Amino acid sequence: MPVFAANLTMMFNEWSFLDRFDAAADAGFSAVEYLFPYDEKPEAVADRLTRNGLTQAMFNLPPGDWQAGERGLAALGSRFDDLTASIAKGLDYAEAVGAKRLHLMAGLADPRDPAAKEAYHRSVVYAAEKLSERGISLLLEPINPRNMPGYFLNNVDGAAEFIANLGLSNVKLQFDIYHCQIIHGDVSSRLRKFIPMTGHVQIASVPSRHEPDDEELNYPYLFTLLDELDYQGFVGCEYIPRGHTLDGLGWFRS
Ligand SMILES: O=C(O)[C@@H](O)C(=O)CO
Ligand SMILES: [Mg+2]
Repeated sequence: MPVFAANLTMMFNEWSFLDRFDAAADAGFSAVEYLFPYDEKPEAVADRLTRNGLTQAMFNLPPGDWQAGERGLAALGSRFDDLTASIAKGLDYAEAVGAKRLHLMAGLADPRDPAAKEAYHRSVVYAAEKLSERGISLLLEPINPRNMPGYFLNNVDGAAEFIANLGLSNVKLQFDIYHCQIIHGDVSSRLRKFIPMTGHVQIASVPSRHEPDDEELNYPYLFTLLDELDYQGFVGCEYIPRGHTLDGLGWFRS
């Protein structure tokens, strides 16, 4: 069975952010992930991880001004200086919490625009080098256009091709099964094809993005497939509980 990481941005919202670490550990998780830790001090996050014996599976590098609608800076050529600063900040947190994977969000830009493509390439190469100096993998995640309209990296096959062409050993695919099902379908054949370049997997039911125990996808089958494919990374539980987080953990316990 894969190692599951509770997503503390979506799950355990009944608790304050720092208390979610305790709640996840009490519920049986050995690892956690979240979008952004930047409202807390790195030492405070590290303390919760240590106290609870939790591993930090991954988190996202700062995405620009999220409240103002930004969804990453990598494809925005005019924001390269902000991007370099955001990588430095993310690396400070990664060092404090011992994270070995960081997700770089692409931003809102037309994927056919040559200037956006060039900016994205430059940003990814820059980030990959900075992260490799610390032994950290850089994750790139295709996101479906229904949840994030206008997002640059909106196609799993295209992202995989980009990573393969780049040929940098620490650049990996963040394979969010929820997004893949909405964008393309045919999830299991894509897992078979792309697992060697996958650094992180995420799950949720489709289409509701609730617990991975119902609706379009057969998760028990996909978990067995991940084992068959010898996937060694974490599986992030990036779903919005239907009710109380603890009441929705039947799939996890079984
Ligand atoms: O799937 C998602 O939405 C996340 O993994 C993310 O990083 C951006 O929201
Ligand atoms: Mg995701």
